[in-house]
Amino acid sequence: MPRFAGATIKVENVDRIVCHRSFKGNEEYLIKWGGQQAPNCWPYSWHPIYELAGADGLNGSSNNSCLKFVQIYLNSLRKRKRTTPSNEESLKRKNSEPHSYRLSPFERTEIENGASSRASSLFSTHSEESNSSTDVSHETTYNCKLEVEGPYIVAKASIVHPIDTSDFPTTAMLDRARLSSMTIAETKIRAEFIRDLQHIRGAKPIKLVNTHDTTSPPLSFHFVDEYVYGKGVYPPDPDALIGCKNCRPDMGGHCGCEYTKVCECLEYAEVAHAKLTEEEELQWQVADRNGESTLGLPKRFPYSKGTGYLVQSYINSGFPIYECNEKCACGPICKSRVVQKGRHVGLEIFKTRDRGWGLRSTEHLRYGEFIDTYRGEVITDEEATKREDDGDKDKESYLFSLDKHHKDAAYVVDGQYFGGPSRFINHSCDPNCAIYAVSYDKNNTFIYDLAFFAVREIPPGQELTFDYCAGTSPDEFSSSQQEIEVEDDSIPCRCKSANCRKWLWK
Ligand SMILES: C[S@@+](CC[C@H](N)C(=O)[O-])C[C@H]1O[C@@H](n2cnc3c(N)ncnc32)[C@H](O)[C@@H]1O
Repeated sequence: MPRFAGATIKVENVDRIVCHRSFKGNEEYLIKWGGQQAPNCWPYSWHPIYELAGADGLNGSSNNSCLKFVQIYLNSLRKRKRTTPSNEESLKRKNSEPHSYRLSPFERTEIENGASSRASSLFSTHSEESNSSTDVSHETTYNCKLEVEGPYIVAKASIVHPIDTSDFPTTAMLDRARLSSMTIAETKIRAEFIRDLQHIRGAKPIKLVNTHDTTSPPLSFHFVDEYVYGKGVYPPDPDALIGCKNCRPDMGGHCGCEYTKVCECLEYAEVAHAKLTEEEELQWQVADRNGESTLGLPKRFPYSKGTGYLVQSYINSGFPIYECNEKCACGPICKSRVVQKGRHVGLEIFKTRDRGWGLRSTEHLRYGEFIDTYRGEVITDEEATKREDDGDKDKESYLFSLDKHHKDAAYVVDGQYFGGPSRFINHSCDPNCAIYAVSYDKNNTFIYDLAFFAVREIPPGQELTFDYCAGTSPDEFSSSQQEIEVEDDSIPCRCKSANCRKWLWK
């Protein structure tokens, strides 16, 4: 079976991009095909960038464009260091004197037969690109051009001779790639990321800003508004939802729930200890010890009436927030509904100097103001451990445990491949935001929202940060770098705050 029909490349057939070059005014990318190989199909072929992105970007929706492969390749090209002496050597030679390249028997035959200039040849002499100032004179480069045959693009087996591609891309190919433009690809990658970003729900747009370089956040990541439930995870059952019945929309000057002793949604909410009688305090202590209901005791509403900002007691205690839900009798204007109404602040994903991408707000945020939720795939603890073990130790971590109510076997939210803008929030040991558990179903202790709130006044443009290890007791962290037991996956913290603990993870 040919791998692709017409000029549309099927993303599932692509294994990876191995190299690129400027060719006849185009940016071309060398695809290594994956999947089952047909006998007449060559495993590598060069393609102009528009074939990979889809013509005019129309085909380039996040799910079917091959740009994510191009992005991975370009990132690896940036990272690849020319450290070996032979690499350095070949680089110097290329720039200073004609480079003599050892031809394989097949290349020699092709050149002797004059076949190298045919469009369908696998190799062409570099003179095809003679108008480029980045030429590597006399170098023979790989140029597998496939032919169109009816609706298919195929390699002619008769002219394809096996060559050793085990060391692809060769040093010469990479040296040439480094000197070739990647501007069109980078522009298309950025456009594709922004296209995906525009689908995200929220009252104000989210922008992408990069004043450091030409890279974009990974296209392997997709924006989602809701959790994506993984294998083995029980999604919340809407039929199991219970609302408050004793509250009314016109209570409390039309703010829905008013009486904390009767609102069933506040059954497990933070108790207002100052308002407890001695007897109630004892009642609470027993209930708290046994994990029993505290219905009837005075609680605290999580949000201020009018502003909707998280109140100080919740900010300080980190107590779970219980919001009303669609089954509640209080109606949509109820003051116990903030996070469920979604993001209302404008945000900017921006490139930091030394911590990858970060997030900041385009407007002033008030103390206690809701920013956004953390979204991603909800996976089992087992799956999260597997992903951690499989991953590169230096790679970013986007795992967030839903362990507010269960220390063991809690679900985990993974924001690596799916998530919202808040997955770009970096850590600081002196943060301006904090994350809180927000539940709409008081009886479901496994799945709840993770919501970011400002815990300071935050001027527009200041990077948003939170403490990745909030809740870790100070004894577990040593303030002195020497005393810390550095583990394999320890990442140095670059928050630069005066009280920096030096390491990201314990
Ligand atoms: C949830 S991601 C944050 C977004 C990330 N910067 C990106 O570009 O996608 C967490 C990762 O960001 C990096 N990071 C966040 N805060 C950092 C800090 N204070 N110092 C060093 N690296 C940090 C680490 O690589 C960490 O694993």
